[in-house]
Amino acid sequence: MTQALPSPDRPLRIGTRGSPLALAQAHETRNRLAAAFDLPEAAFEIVVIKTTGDDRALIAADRPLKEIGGKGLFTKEIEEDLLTGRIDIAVHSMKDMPVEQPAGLTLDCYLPREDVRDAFVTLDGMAFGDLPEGAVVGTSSLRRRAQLLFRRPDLQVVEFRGNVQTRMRKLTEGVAEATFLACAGLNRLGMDDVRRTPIAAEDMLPAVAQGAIGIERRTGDSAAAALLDAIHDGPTGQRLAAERAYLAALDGSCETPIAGLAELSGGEVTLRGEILRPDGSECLTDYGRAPIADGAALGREIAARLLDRAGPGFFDWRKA
Ligand SMILES: NCc1[nH]cc(CCC(=O)O)c1CC(=O)O
Repeated sequence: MTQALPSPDRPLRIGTRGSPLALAQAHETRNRLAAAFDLPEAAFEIVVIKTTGDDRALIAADRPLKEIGGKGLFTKEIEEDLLTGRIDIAVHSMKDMPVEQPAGLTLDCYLPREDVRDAFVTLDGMAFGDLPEGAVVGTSSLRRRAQLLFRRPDLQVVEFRGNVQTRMRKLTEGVAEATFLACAGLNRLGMDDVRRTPIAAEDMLPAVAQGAIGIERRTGDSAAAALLDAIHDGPTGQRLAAERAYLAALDGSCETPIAGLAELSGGEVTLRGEILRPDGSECLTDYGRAPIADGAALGREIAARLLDRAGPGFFDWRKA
């Protein structure tokens, strides 16, 4: 590296949201950078940024997140601070990232992906199959809601918002009997006490990019680029290239029930995609494989096939 490394006098400022999960992800990023360059913790500064999505007054309301602002809700203010130089890099859950970044920003560094699966979470460790008829399940995810109703139309799904801790509290309060959380979040938070059953990806296909952390920087910042290059995980990048191209070709917003998962094997990338009607009355799946270098094209191809089968209005809410 030709540029000076960060130091306690000139720390690298790492921007993040303030939720426990976001902070855990920022700490993981800092620790990996510190280890890669043999730097002390004091060479990094974690800068907590409040986003629209963290506005309690907005989020406390019972409106679905998609009405408040959809994708970008948790990233806009952080990206502004990156562009103005208040922070040097920004750490994100890739699952919450829009498929395109604003002009001037680059997102091409990914940490090794965590467990991609969703977990079924209850207070007493019940299995999904034992959920009684008509049970109330809490989730704010359109994808999980539709996947759930497709398999179990008898269930009642209630809006369940907030960070992992808030959702666990709602279970304790009896607002719902069960919820779904990403294994990745529980693992990163070290919440080993939460009773969970991981659901195989074939049974509940995860959200695009679930379990992946991405790190964004200013496009022209070669010092940050060199730092991030040292902690980038290539295979995660290859999987996300396929998944995010698929998502972009379908719908960049999070207003639609979409699932997708890419995996690598034997020099190839495989991609499974699934789209559902919001009420869970229909579920379309597709699958393909391609050389790893053609992952993005594979993503677009699977999206096109699904859209073709779905026809117009597939994602519209049906009038009851
Ligand atoms: N939308 C919230 C969100 N964004 C990322 C994660 C979990 C961690 C991950 O998937 O990387 C979660 C919580 C959840 O879905 O349980």
